[in-house]
Formats: sequence, structure tokens, C-alpha cells
Amino acid sequence: MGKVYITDHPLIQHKLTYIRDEATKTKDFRDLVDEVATLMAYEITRDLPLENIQVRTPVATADSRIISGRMLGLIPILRAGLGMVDGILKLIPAAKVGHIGLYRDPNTLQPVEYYVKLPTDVQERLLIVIDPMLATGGSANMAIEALKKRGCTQIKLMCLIAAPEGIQAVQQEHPDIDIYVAAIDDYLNDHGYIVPGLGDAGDRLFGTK
Ligand SMILES: O=P(O)(O)OC[C@H]1O[C@H](OP(=O)(O)OP(=O)(O)O)[C@H](O)[C@@H]1O
Ligand SMILES: O=c1cc[nH]c(=O)[nH]1
Ligand SMILES: [Mg+2]
Repeated sequence: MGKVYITDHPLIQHKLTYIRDEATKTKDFRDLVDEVATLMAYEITRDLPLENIQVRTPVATADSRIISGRMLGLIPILRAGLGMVDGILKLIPAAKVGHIGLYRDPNTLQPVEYYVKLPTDVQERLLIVIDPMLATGGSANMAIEALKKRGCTQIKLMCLIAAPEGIQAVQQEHPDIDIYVAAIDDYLNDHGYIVPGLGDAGDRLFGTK
């Protein structure tokens, strides 16, 4: 079974409070999501392998370490996942970015795929699927499935807020996937929104409501 990591660093929790606050306006919301994504990237890359190298300092030769040729790929689920991409790229600028466009049908709550564009070498990369919200888990499951269908085997999932239902759905369908979240909330309401959550992440990021 994949593990669930709650990134409960005080800075992340502090910023998440203002992300949730309905009084937080679009610009601040976007900046905060960007900052939390950077902080979560620090946690999600914790197990990257290192290799020893020597580097010449102005004084002497230092036995030192660098990340061992691990190629990463960021896979934001459109739209809301886009809000976390730049924050992660600040720490991992060499990562390539693939996009999976999904929207959730408001009546059935089922995800509908409308766009997929991935790096050509996506199968060789360690992939981080990014979406602020893991609600029913339908969108994350469809995105992970789209990657597996194309031969990808190393996949992690990063979300800001998850519902218990979403975590369970991903664990059931993709038991090999580790999930990183800043918070696990209480439940889903009748409209499939996470309670207490933060509302509609895409609308709050892009000011579309
Ligand atoms: O776990 P689920 O029940 O599938 O719900 C989560 C999805 O819903 C939201 O996207 P939305 O459909 O609102 O699209 P948007 O990002 O374009 O607003 C969110 O960003 C997730 O992708
Ligand atoms: O609470 C939710 C659930 C799905 N999508 C969102 O943006 N928010
Ligand atoms: Mg939305």
C-alpha cells in the first residue's frame, strides 16, 4: 500500500490557514499556493538518491554530494494544478512539465479528460502529479491511469488538501502510489466539495468566480 505523508511543517500549516480563508483574494491566494508548493517540494524530494563527487573550493578539495541523475517530471492536473508548478520548479528547475487537462462534471462528479501533453521521455522520469484538491479521487486516479497507460512506473501524488474519501480511492486503485498532502479534511459534501476545504481551487487561483 502507498504511504500517506502529511507535510505538517509549521510554515506550511500557517500558510494553509490563509489559503483556506475566504477573505484571501486571488493574488494572495496564488502567492500562498506557490509558496506552499515550494515547501512541499522540499519534503517530496527528501528520498532522492545522492552520489558522491569532489568539488574544488577556493581552499581545497571537498568530498561532496549531488542528486544522482534522477530525472523528474511535474504533471499538473489542469487547471488548478498549474498554481503549484512554479513553486516546485524554484527548487527543481531541471524538471520537465507535462499537462493533463481534466474537469469534473458537476452533476456526475466524474472527471472528463480534455488534454494530455507529456515530455517524450516521460517513462524514464520520476513523476509528481500535482493538484491542490483530492476530493473523490476521480481526477487523480484518471491522471495516474493516463500516465501508467503510457508506460510510466514511478509516480507520486502531491495535493494541498485531501478528503479521506479521495485518499481511499487512490489507495484502492493505485496502491503503489505515495501521497503527499498538507492536510486531510473531514468529508465531502453533497456537491463533492471538501469540508472545510478551501472552496474551488481553480476559481480561487484564476479569479473565475
Ligand atoms: O478528486 P475529484 O473529485 O476528482 O476532484 C478534484 C478535482 O476537482 C478540481 O478540478 P475542477 O474539475 O474544478 O477543474 P479546474 O481545476 O479546471 O477548476 C480539482 O482541482 C481537482 O482536479
Ligand atoms: O473542494 C473541492 C473539491 C473539488 N475541487 C475543488 O476545487 N474543491
Ligand atoms: Mg475547479
